[in-house]
Amino acid sequence: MTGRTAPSGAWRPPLSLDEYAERARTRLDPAVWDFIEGGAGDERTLAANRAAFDRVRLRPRVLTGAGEGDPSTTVLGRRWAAPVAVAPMAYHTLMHPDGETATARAAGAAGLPLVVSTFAGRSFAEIAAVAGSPLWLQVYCFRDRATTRRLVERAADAGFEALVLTGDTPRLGRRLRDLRNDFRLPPHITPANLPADEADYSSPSEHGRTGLDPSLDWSVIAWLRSVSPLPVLVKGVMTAEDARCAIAAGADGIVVSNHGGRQLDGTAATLEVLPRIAAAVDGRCALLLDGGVRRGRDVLAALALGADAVLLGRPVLHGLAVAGADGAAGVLDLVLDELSEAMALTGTATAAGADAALLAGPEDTTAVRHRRSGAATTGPDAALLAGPEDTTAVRHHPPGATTTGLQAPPAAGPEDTVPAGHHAPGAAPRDDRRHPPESAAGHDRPRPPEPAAEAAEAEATEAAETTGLRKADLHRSVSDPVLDTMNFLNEITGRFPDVVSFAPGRPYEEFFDKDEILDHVRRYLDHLAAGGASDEAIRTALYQYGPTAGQIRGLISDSLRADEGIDAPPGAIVVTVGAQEGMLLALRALFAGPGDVLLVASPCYVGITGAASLLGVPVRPVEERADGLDVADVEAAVLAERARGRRPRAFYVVPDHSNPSGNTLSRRAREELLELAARHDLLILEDSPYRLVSPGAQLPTLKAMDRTRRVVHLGSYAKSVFPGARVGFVVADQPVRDPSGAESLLADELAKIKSMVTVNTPALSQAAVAGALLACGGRLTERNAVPAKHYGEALRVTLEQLDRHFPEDVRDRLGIGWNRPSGGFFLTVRVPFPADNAALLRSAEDHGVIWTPMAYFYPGPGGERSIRLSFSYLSTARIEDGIARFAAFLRAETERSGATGPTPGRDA
Ligand SMILES: Cc1cc2nc3c(=O)[nH]c(=O)nc-3n(C[C@H](O)[C@H](O)[C@H](O)COP(=O)(O)O)c2cc1C
Repeated sequence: MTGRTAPSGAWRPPLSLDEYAERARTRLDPAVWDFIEGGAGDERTLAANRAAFDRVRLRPRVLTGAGEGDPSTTVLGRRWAAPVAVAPMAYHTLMHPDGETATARAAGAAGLPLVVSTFAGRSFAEIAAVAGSPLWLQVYCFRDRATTRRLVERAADAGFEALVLTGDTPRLGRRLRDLRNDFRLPPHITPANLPADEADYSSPSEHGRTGLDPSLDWSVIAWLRSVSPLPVLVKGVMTAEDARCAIAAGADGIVVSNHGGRQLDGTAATLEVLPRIAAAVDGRCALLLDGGVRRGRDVLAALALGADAVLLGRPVLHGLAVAGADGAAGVLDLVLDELSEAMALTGTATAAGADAALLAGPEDTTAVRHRRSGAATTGPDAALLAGPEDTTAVRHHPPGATTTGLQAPPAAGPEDTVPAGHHAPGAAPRDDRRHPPESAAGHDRPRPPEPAAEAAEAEATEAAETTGLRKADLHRSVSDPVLDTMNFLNEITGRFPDVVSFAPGRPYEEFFDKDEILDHVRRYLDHLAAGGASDEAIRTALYQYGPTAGQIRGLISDSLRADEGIDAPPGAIVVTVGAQEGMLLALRALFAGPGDVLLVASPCYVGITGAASLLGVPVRPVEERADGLDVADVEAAVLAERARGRRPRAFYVVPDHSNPSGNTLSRRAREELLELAARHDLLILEDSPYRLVSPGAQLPTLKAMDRTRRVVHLGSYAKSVFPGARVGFVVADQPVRDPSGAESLLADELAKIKSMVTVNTPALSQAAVAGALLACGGRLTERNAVPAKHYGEALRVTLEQLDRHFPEDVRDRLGIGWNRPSGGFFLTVRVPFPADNAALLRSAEDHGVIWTPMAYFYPGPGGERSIRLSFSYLSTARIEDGIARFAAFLRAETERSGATGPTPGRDA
């Protein structure tokens, strides 16, 4: 969970969700407040939802040895950080201009899914571009099915993972507050994923009346399956009968919901009907609940009564209204903290372990406790809930104990390999063993179509031939938004090949000579021969598997001493496939337990956050300030993580000309950082690939200043020799002691891991790099004097052109600014509008220039109004042309967004 960064400025997060609500109320237009807050009719159901949670009494348990508790859970085959997701709610843009993109960032930072409403104010692509956790689409089915189909397809294209069909809204409930206020949406608030000119959306109730299909029946699930391969959940189920119908119709999940009291007033609270529905579902599909969840302990109560997870509604909107993405993140963090607290104090070790034994009942005040399980018979609400169904045994389904994933029935058969989307319209649900024929009996709604055995068999045969994999079943790192955002950038580059691109962080190609590689390899072979190696030994060195830790460590060690003042013996070095492998090895070795957390300077190079994501290492960003990193912020993050019971294990930083910001740590800050590392038993992962290709004298590396072996230095020859070699290295001279007292170096341990990753770095690549090192006597600074001058010149021209197009008074008026790095490949431009994918597309289409949204580099929220410009790959003539185009784009976009003047907040 990475969204816990305290926002800059004096903003103090509220201590409860009710406080968030109160702050939101004072910020919002009263009619907008009424729109989100209100319910239907007399708002009795609205009140009942909360009251039901208020009546729950939990049973504290002592000395259970349960520890902190692990709230994570699996729903539809995906791991969630906790059994909480964000409920679908229309128009987050009413709360904050960033709308659903802010919510997606917050949800991603917390590791929780977001259900995006049909009436989202931001496009699916924009939301997906920033999301860090699963996205689901809430579907309203329109009279015009083509519109609904397009909506679903667009969401699937954007990588959404499930559909949540809202079934309780054949029309909108009578919301008296909106009627009194004659509530209309402001003109700029529109549904970004629906056709703009085909309907008037300004009155939600009016549009609901004319647009929504009032005559849906259960066959709509088969229809959804026919247009999309995504799993389908049904939202709005409030009775056991409807739960059975949903299962019979093939639903993969059910959301017990009364729409937050906004539809039929006078229905029961969702928590009240949950046990009966849980008994009817009996683990056959995922079971979620929303309505009135306002505290972490409410989540636990819902789990105890049979839910697998809950959706959180209005509080997320409150957070957005209070502080955008930070506010929404604050709300989610608060709920998760409260949930952890409730788990710890009730002795609940895992979310799956939450069951009815958590609930205090009459037996807690009398001498005898008759039943330990059976939610409807132990909770205080049991009497309230008594109905005909209670005369049959109500079997409590402990969440997670059976199948919450849709593809994990106990006995898998061939039909289970059929991707959900392969159903023909009206065909049978995938697994009819989950839908016994009697389960749909006794209700007066249209029955779902009967299973068509032959069709299912034919599909199973087809599936056996072409087995598809579901992304939802793969590790979550493959859905990391970083990968998708980079794809977006590549896609744009492909679509607009003639643009001037300030996007790639690549070296300038004019410095590469294709024949030089051969000279390098030859030189290395000669070097081996001169050192006494026989022809056979040289042949083996080049053609065979090589030593895992690398065969050019001696040369690297000499070069580091000559060039960088780093005194590392060859044995403390591991040669890696790029610095990227170094990161992976270092993280794998150092991060041993779930409480270990990696701090990163943020914005942050995506290679490290990507590696952390692969390995499941939690990341805590430490925000850089406008002028770079403040070591006091690192210390604050260390202390905050400690206070949460986590161990800050290492801090990743690019101290010189950072990618992406371009900032450099001062000598003083380097000293402070090393002192801090010693004080807090923290390791520093130093990554500094740009210093040897930057003009002028460089500050010493952290490793060169490291007297207490706190620094693990990640080296790369990508910029100083050439990236195609993919050669990097790690200096890891930390002693490691085993229980017998034997000592090794961290480098030895990294080499062990490497033996299971890449075995050894290709000998040919090592030879090419070694030859380059030999050619310059290990002094890469000398070898790179010309490139460093070029990059310095490219930086100077970029800054000069920015200054020319935006003299100081103009940039102040427009609210545009940039930093002035002393080297490296990048600089940061601050802009007064959202620099997102949509803006990037306009920049490419209308102005022929592309760049990288800085938000890509923020592990949590942030960077929405910043751009990374990379100047390394371009000639100075292209830079001049490109900055002219970029300036035209900045002016047009500033005008378009109506923004002038400095933007408040973290990017200002
Ligand atoms: C302002 C607002 C807009 C909503 N929009 C939708 C929607 O578009 N689709 C939907 O299925 N539910 C919608 N809901 C209902 C929520 O998904 C959810 O059922 C409800 O808010 C949960 O109750 P809670 O707010 O008490 O947590 C909306 C709720 C609110 C407050």
